[in-house]
Amino acid sequence: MSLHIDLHGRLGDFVFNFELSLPLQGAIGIFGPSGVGKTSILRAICGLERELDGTVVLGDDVLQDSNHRLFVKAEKRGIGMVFQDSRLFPHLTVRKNLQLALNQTNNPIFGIDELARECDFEVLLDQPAPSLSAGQRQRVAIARALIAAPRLLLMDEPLAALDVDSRQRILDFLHRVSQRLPIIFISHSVAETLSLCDPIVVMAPGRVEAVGNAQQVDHLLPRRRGTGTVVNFDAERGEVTLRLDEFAPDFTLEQVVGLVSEPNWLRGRE
Ligand SMILES: Nc1ncnc2c1ncn2[C@@H]1O[C@H](COP(=O)(O)OP(=O)(O)OP(=O)(O)O)[C@@H](O)[C@H]1O
Repeated sequence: MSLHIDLHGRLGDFVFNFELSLPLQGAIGIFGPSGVGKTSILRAICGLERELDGTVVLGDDVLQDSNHRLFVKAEKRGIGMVFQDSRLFPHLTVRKNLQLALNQTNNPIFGIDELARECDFEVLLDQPAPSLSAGQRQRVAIARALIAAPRLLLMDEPLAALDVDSRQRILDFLHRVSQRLPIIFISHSVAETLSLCDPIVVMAPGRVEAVGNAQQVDHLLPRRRGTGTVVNFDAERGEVTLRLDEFAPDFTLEQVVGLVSEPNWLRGRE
């Protein structure tokens, strides 16, 4: 199955001129700084964004063709979507949320118990949805998207609410899932994207900047390591001042960063 997208137009003041054609196989990453249009493109693929003009073709199915006033509704596209803050039906238990999604397909590829085991929420199956933490809700949302047996799964920062262990577990699971159905995956984490996705689509504002494997797009990905010099250390106030010798990542105020005093510790780690 292949995906062809040619979308242009504006969302507010933001201009899109987005063209992408690629075979859908395995997990495809979309990477780019905040605000370049990643979420909008996923929304357009699954039929939630009507403001952009052009064409979206999935396999043999034309999902959008603005010249012919064709726009297939989201629920008819057979595409699953997991957002960063996916919601569940609050009046239902986890199991009933999943059952509802299961009822929408004639050819399920996963069962409820299998997904609950893979995504590690078996003990939550009979809990009411509102009692779940953000990370638990996110794992159930991934299962819910899969249980409807989509032909393509779109994921927008799906692991953001998860702790490190669950993140690795779900990444391993998604890797196996991607061998059965294609996934398009957005993450701000270079490590997550590289570990799951090939190829990676790197976006510049409103357009594709490059498509390629990790090696081919490496020069466009943010640097994750560098060296610095401690220029001041005030133990009483708990303040360290660093001069970064090689590069300056986009630190934000109040961001918590880790410092490693033994560089060997970093080898092989993110
Ligand atoms: N419905 C809309 N109306 C007006 N502007 C919009 C609309 N949807 C998106 N935009 C604008 O389009 C641009 C791209 O937004 P989008 O959320 O797609 O980027 P993103 O790359 O996913 O960002 P982030 O990584 O922060 O989630 C932003 O400038 C945003 O304000």
